[in-house]
Amino acid sequence: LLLIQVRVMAQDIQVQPSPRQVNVTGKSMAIPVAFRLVGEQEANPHAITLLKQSLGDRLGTEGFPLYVGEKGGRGVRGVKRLIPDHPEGYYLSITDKAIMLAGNDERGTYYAVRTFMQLFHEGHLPFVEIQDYPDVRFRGVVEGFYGTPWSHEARLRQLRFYGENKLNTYIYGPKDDPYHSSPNWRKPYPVKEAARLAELVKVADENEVDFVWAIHPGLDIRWETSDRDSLMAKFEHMYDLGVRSFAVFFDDISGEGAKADRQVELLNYIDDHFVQVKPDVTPLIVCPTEYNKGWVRPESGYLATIGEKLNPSVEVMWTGDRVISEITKEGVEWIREQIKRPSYIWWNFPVSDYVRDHLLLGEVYGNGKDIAGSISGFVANPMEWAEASKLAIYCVADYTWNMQSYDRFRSWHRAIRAIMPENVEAFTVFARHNSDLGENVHRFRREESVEIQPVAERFMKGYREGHCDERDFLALQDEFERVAEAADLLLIDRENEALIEEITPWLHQFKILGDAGQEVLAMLKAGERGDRELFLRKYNHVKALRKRSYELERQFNQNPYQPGVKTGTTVLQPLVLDVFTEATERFNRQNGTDLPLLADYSPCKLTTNVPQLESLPLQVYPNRVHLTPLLEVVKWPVGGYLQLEFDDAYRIPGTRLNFDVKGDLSWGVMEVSADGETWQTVALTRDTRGRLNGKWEDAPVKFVRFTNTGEGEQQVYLREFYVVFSL
Ligand SMILES: CNC(=O)C[C@@H]1[C@H](O)[C@H](O)[C@@H](CO)N1CCCc1ccc(F)cc1
Repeated sequence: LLLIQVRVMAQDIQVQPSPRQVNVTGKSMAIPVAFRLVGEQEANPHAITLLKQSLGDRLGTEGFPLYVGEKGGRGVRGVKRLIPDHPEGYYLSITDKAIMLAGNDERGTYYAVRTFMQLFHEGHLPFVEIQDYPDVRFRGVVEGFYGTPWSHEARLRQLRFYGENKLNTYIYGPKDDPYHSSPNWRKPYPVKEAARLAELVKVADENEVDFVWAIHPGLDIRWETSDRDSLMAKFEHMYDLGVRSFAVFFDDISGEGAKADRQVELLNYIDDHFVQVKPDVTPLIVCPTEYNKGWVRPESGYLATIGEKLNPSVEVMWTGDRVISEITKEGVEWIREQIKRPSYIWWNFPVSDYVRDHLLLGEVYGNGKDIAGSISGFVANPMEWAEASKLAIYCVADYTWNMQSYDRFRSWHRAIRAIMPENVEAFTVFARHNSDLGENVHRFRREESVEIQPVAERFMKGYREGHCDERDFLALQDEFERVAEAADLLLIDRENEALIEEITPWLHQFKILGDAGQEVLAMLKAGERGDRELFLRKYNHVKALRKRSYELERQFNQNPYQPGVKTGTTVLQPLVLDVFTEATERFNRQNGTDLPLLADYSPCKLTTNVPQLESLPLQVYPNRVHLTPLLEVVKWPVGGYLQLEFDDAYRIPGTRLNFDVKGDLSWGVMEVSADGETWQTVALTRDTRGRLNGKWEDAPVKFVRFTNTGEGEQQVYLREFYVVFSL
């Protein structure tokens, strides 16, 4: 056995997540050509399988001794007191005499093997002793978002990713799965879906991940034994599919289903008659209706009821001080008091179902490093883009395993290397500028474009004051070049096709941004040099890029909430617009021209002969245009019309108006036209709230108008008027 004395330092030990205690002797050895495996019969079979996969035919009955097993097993008898006495803890040692992979429990052995697999470096094994265990008991992901649930293939890839990164929990709870929530939570899964779930459970087991199946009955549950029996029957059905971990979600509901004492009665029943009687079911998890501090109504006594009456063995989830929030020590200690147990954190990041046009690829930061003592679990609610969510999930794995050593940048950078090993630089540039959410209902924001932001700010300030700092100019130009390069490199990347498929719309948008940034800087330079011809060329190119960006927004990622494709919204996009506006205004002043600014571009224009509507601003989204509501009464004369003219011909899948008038609107008519000459009437139907809805799905049109064709002037309130348009 050739002992190569290659010096190995502690930091060379690249193990993910970072282990708690690592001792290196500085020496190493060549990887033995053969290993003699001791303990195969008793050790966790999933750990053995993994070992065989990684050592392949080196594993046999002859060769370098490799002991593997749980505390108490024959193979690891000698190191019993070295194994950390914590769930999932393990002891690993590599010496010139033997290799020891000893778990405090079955999962610990599995994790010892996972760590061992990461120690193979360029053909040699470091002599090392590791004692390791996780800070947080339950670590992983809750697929709990609104929107398109992950695909079966995406879930399989996720489970393997969790196995690699020592995450042990996947909670299945997609809000839009009708068998998880209403109306079919009472029904068993159809055969095909059931078979898929059974496969997920199997792959989860192989990766030492608890597959938790969650039910969301609160929207229509009746507090009678029939519904209780339905729920128990559904859990039995899932148990038969192999599920051994269960959750009940009571979030985002109101009315009957939200009553704490009823919920507690049901949960205790499930705990007493299902979880505690079956030999191999993990603790029940509940997501409470009051699941964040912002929604707690002390007078309701909801949390007090949970704290006092819910069986102590039931885990209670919590999203923090608000729906979307950073998890602080103060916050988890507060909730621990209320529910009389550690909380099981449901972290609403990188979920983006309230900012669906954004990707959240930034660092995981803001959560306390001192919260482990007050929580029992920490699961992240991800984006509907499974592969793209892996960036944040990888960092959560790091953070929850070993909080004290967690480093937000190092972890994020290693996540990128793990997910896109052949395009680390390009994906770093892309992720750097796709991390903030923009304005949103939860007012939750993330850092974005951190490195270039001060350069952009300083440059723009200087430019406005009349000087253009050359160094900053070049730095900005370089960044926009990197943006364009990154987009093209990633668009042709084949190492993770599922990821590229998810982010392709954003990559196209990113390319346009990179080009527009370079061109708008060139335009600025042309303006400074008084080169009119070049200025106009660049001006037209930027306008064209802007239009392409709009068209991209209308073509991809269409959804009823935040359709479209946003990228670089916090620093780079505003910079392009600011430079364009300033340079164009300067050009217009110097040349007496009136070149329109970018902001003027809009796919929709309003014309009207109703005086009060003349200057009404339009809220234009990628595929929806809203009239700004008016609070005062609008006097709508006979023949008065309001017309929207689009820049292209579109179908109108939906239009809605609400004038808040009691009677019917027989005096008004809605019409569409392709050419502004011939018009067709759109039938409007009144809904339960008195709103008039219509749609036009025949030949695409460019005009939509509403006219008072009645006998007299009408008085209305313009509560709501919008038109959804799509190519
Ligand atoms: C722990 N459970 C949740 O977090 C429930 C939901 C979903 O999981 C969703 O993914 C997440 C973030 O958008 N939560 C938002 C809640 C929205 C909401 C906002 C205002 C409301 F009035 C109602 C619901």
